[in-house]
Amino acid sequence: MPPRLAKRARVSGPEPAIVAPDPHEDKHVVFTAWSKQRGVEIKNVKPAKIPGRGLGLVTTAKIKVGARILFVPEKAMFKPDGSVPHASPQAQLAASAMKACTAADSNMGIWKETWPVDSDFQHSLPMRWPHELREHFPVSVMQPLLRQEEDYAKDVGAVQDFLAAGNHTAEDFRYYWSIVNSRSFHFKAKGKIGTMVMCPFIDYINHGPSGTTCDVFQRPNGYEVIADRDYVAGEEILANYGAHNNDKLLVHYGFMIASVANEWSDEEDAGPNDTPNRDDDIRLDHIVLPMLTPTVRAQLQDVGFLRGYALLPATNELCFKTQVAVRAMLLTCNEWEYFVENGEDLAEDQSHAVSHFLLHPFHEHRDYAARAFRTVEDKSDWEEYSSMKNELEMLRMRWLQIITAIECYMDMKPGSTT
Ligand SMILES: C[S@@+](CC[C@H](N)C(=O)[O-])C[C@H]1O[C@@H](n2cnc3c(N)ncnc32)[C@H](O)[C@@H]1O
Repeated sequence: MPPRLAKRARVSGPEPAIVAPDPHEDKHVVFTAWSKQRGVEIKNVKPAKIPGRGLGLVTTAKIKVGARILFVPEKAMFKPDGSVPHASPQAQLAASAMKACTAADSNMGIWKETWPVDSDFQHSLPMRWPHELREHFPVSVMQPLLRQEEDYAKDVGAVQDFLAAGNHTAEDFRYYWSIVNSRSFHFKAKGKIGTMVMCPFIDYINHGPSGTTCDVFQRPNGYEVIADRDYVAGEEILANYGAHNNDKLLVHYGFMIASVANEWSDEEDAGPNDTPNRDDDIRLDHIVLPMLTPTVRAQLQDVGFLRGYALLPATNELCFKTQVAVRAMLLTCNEWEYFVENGEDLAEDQSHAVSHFLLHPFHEHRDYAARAFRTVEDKSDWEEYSSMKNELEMLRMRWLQIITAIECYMDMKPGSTT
């Protein structure tokens, strides 16, 4: 759901009259009616509680592959209102949503009622977790987290005057910023500049790994969700938020999916999301970079292969960049250039030499991860950490995924002594 600069304000089209919700009616039923009134087409799905995922959308009848399940026309979308034109697209949308949700003459509150509350973010998003837990974070989680915090600091700085003028606190803004972070879409109408928007009802859909989800299309006049396969009544429909690894899913969205490697080793530890994340990877920069000489670093920098190294649990292989980087340490220039250009070795296959080069640091990292895993697991039993159960479980799960991926890789390699 990548952001783009919004030109100006408002939900397009006439606003439906403000609905006075019946206090006894379920908020999701009220919101469903409100969405339809704004022009959202909803066919054979309804919101429901999904264990471990908050709310999601489930089918209420059989659905055939290729059938349209949802359509959100442009006029139903919520767009930035132009209040903070110089802020980032995310800050613009967050500030506008905050303004609309707190305005007396708006019916956005009906939508807001269906969103998570601030305390949900407090326990799910690492940026909200107690700082004392950070010493137990894998580097691969810390890095996107620091980047996210930089973005947030810039955004909150950019809306200072707007917050003061509307008597809003930075905490209010942070809530809407988190909502937008996990529930917004990019939309570009024909001939218009693209913008970051919120789409009612589609934002109930949970994420599924590539290959397990409905097809979501941005059309010139709206967003459409199409069934990727036949469904029977009562199944959850999912969408793919992007080919994200579990570090990114955790930092950005506050959840993780089983890693493929975990499935191989211990199904009980697969976690609540049972379809493995084939997009997961285990970041290796902190292992590989220190092994490269300055000359090799410069050489890799020139061809755009410095950084971004990873182990891929889905195939139990090193990514191409890692293979290139390690070969730069092992081969002559000619041999290395041949591999970079052709994706195979000039003469003898060097895969074993590459694995051998990494075995010692992989052992060390596996041991480090095992210690971190045990520390996190121990803390789960301590009284003083009783309010951080979810946080510790997420960390425990990620460390386990890292350990398992490395062990699976090393088990396959000759000369490994695990
Ligand atoms: C677009 S919202 C989806 C609706 C959301 N579940 C709710 O209760 O409102 C995205 C958020 O849903 C949750 N989520 C989405 N996919 C998930 C999954 N596969 N497992 C666990 N949580 C998920 C995360 O909290 C994420 O930030």
